[in-house]
Amino acid sequence: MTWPAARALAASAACPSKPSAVPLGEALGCRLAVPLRALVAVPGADVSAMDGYAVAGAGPWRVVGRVLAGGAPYAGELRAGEAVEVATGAPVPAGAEAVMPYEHADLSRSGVIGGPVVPGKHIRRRGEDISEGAVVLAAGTVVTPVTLGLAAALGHDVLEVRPRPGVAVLVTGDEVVDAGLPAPGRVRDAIGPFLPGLVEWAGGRVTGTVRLPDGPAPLRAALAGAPGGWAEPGAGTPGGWAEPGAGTPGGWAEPGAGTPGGGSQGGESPGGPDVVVVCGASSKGPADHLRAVLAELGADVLVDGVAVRPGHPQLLARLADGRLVVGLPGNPFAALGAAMTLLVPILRELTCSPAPAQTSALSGEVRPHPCDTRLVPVRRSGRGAVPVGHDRPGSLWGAALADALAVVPPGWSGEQVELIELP
Ligand SMILES: Nc1nc2c(c(=O)[nH]1)N[C@H]1C(S)=C(S)[C@@H](COP(=O)(O)OP(=O)(O)OC[C@H]3O[C@@H](n4cnc5c(N)ncnc54)[C@H](O)[C@@H]3O)O[C@H]1N2
Ligand code: MOO
Repeated sequence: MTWPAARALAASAACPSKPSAVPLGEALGCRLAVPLRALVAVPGADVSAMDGYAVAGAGPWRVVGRVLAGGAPYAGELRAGEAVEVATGAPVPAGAEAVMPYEHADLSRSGVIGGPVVPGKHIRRRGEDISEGAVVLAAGTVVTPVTLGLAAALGHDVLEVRPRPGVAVLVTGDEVVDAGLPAPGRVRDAIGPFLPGLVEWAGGRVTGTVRLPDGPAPLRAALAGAPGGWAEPGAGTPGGWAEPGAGTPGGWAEPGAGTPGGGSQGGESPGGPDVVVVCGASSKGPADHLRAVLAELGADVLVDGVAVRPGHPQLLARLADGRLVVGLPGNPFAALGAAMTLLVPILRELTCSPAPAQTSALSGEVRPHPCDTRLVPVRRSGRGAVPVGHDRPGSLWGAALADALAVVPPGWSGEQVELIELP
């Protein structure tokens, strides 16, 4: 399959998740499913912007009362020549024409003040910042910490959001270790560490990362597991394969220590992961069982290899229960390219947040492939996107230096290329 076709197919394989109402505290990182409206005006009443005196008419003014924020408002209407002491945020009495800050007030004799006032000054009128019913953020906006504050100010207790898709990660390979200096013949897992941030950036959440030994049985068990957790092969004990780090070095831990399916929290898809990412086991070696296991499970294989360098053994399938399986090649840069091709478009589609298309001139040497698309790590600059090098499939060095991947079509010659933004 061509690279553009694979990317488009990945997006079309996902259906946007259903909106759900979640408490504010759980909406962070989700996308708004509907526009955010002001349920109340801000400010909600005519209030003072300063600690001082609300006055009516010309001075001097007789001080006839005091209103603190949160206290009872002044009962009557302020008449010319009267003043009420007000705190910042407290409602000003009806009839007040301005607020004079304490530091401008001249308290000449007991209970009477003088001083300069500018009509309307230091009174925040009801709805002056935001009128009731106003749309302040569009549907699709990412809920940031500031969004939560704004939503609260506007009277919201829950937000209608697209739940963040859950992604379970399975890292395969007997040679892969999670910590320390890899011994000869071992490699540090370089894919598991980048996936949570990448997934988060694309609108999802990694519900668990699990190390699997090579062999069809653990992979089969992990993929066949109930959406909320994985079954131990044979033993039937609920639980799961352990989180990286929980097990014996270089090996895999006993079931029970981890639950990669995770429980769903607010703002996340209920009922377990929507997507399972398998790292490694995608190729044709004796330890590469992904395709055979998917066939045994009756999965519908949607993408079986892509004409792209690096990352050609990547794979996309749908399990019988609807979960999508993304197979990333074991070489880490190939895995990143494949994740940008298949996983990111799926997550963006699930959260209704398509990436804006970008093109750029390419400034520097690239060797287009005769038949395959190339993904080339680049840095943007004033003279176009500059390839940063260090882009062998087994190394993330170039991608770590880059801010985008340039998409170089087969046989390309020209100037402009598409850029895929990296997190
Ligand atoms: N006969 C063929 N052999 C290979 C082909 C092919 O088409 N025909 N494709 C090559 C390409 S390209 C890639 S990429 C790899 C993909 O292999 P797998 O997905 O099966 O992955 P492994 O064989 O397990 O590992 C490949 C390589 O990557 C290292 N690795 C694995 N997992 C990790 C990890 N989490 N972090 C860091 N490095 C990892 C592993 O040690 C191997 O060196 O297949 C080629 N072979
Ligand atoms: O996926 Mo491989 O090069 O394409 O490393």
